[in-house]
Amino acid sequence: MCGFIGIFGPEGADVASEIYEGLLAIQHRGQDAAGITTFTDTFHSRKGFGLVRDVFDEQAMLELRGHLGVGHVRYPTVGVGRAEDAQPFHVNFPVGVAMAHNGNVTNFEELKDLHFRSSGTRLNSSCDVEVVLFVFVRALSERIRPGVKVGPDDIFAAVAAVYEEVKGAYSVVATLPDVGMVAFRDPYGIKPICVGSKVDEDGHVWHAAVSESVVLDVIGYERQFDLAAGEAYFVPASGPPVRKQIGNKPHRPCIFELVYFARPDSMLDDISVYRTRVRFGEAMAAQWKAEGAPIPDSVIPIPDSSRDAAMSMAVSMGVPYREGLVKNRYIGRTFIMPNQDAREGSVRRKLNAIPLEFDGKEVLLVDDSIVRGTTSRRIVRMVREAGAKKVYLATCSPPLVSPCPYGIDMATKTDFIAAGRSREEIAASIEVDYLMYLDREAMNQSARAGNPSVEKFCNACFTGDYPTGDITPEVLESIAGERRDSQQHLLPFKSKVGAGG
Ligand SMILES: O=P(O)(O)OC[C@H]1O[C@H](OP(=O)(O)OP(=O)(O)O)[C@H](O)[C@@H]1O
Ligand SMILES: NC(=O)CC[C@H](N)C(=O)O
Ligand SMILES: [Mg+2]
Repeated sequence: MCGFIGIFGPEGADVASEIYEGLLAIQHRGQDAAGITTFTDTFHSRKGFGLVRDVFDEQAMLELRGHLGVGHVRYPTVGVGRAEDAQPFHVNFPVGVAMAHNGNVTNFEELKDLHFRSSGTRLNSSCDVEVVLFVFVRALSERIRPGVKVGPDDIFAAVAAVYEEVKGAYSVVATLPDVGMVAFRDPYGIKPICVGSKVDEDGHVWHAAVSESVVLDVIGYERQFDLAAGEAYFVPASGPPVRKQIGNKPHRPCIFELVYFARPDSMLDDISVYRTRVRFGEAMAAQWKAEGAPIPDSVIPIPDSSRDAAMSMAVSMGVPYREGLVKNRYIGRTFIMPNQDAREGSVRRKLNAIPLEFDGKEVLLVDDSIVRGTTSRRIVRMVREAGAKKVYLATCSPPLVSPCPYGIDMATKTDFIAAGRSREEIAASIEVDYLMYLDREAMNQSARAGNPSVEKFCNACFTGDYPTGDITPEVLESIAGERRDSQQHLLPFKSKVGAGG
């Protein structure tokens, strides 16, 4: 679940500072690496390992000149979190293209064989966006005619070639000097992408394509719309933007964006993330009552992502809401860290209990999800040590049991605490006195209430039902094998990432 930003501004403008501000707003989507690529008469690129604030210094920002650019924050789902795998990537032939994406190419190995290993063409990294870029550029090069400007039809043909060849989930933005900017969403619309624009005091229009609408708020653009599944959007160097529906698959946006990934102040497919989480809380309260679960003294969120749901669950139950766990604001998200050692260390440093809120009390902790159980196990122990008499736990999502091949780094079944365990066994494993998972239909209803035109969400991590229809056990095994190899590769970096945000 990386995050990206593409901006196409008027000639003479510089877009890098807006991209930088925007990347800070979506740092929660990727903490491993960051990059910005702009263009004047040549490409200018800065990419590195770490947080946005670590990768770009004043000098780098001065060098990132140009009125079109792409930025990215990375949470690796393929390869490793090293600088050379960081996005964006750019090429200079047949026209310059700088590209970044969010997602995961599920036939990456096959495309590597087809386009690289067998032909002698070389990849620069182990990042899957390179094959998307290759397929796009190869299709574009077939349409280039001397003296004829590249236009929307050429761009849309190149996007169609990507849809034809590249499988998986991917939202993409690319800037092409002298040509424009293109953004496109994967055939099933699993990954989010929205576009916006602003008019400056000189009347010039600036265009942006971003992973989450919060970026548009932060950099002062108006949110226009989310791309549909299989839709491409082209901003030409001059003239109005053009939209084109290319794919015809059903729209299946990722529900885990609403549960965990996105910021609450974002809108995804016209659905407010915040309101959805509030509805999760209401549904959880209703289910808690229906199950006849014990009435706690207080409801306490496990910060950060569960706060909105915990608050509305407490209100709906008529039970006091309390903040009993304090988050160290300098430690980033735990789940998107690249290995288990880093995650364990981070939970320890990240959250601390206020004994006053636990001593002698029956508390209901709320989290958005339990994936590996790293967080809940640790927190439950902590609140017991702080004196809690009984500890209950409710989550905004059902048990996660199936690998996600689409861009969340949970590639093997063994990643999940819930795989092959009953609810009672999971409760015993994380040592809670009562455990409730929000019912899957209630979770989907809470999300759909924000936009009934979204018929269905991708629920693959809860069901193993993969909307793209091509995720065989062999595909899953190939992705899992790649992740195992990459984790081995990461070992020398362990202490560094463990200490990081
Ligand atoms: O069961 P686990 O494998 O621990 O994963 C689930 C936990 O990880 C996430 O928190 P994270 O710390 O990443 O981010 P947050 O601060 O936004 O809640 C999520 O919100 C859960 O708390
Ligand atoms: N989480 C993501 O969207 C990852 C994007 C891409 N697969 C990478 O590893 O860089
Ligand atoms: Mg959390």
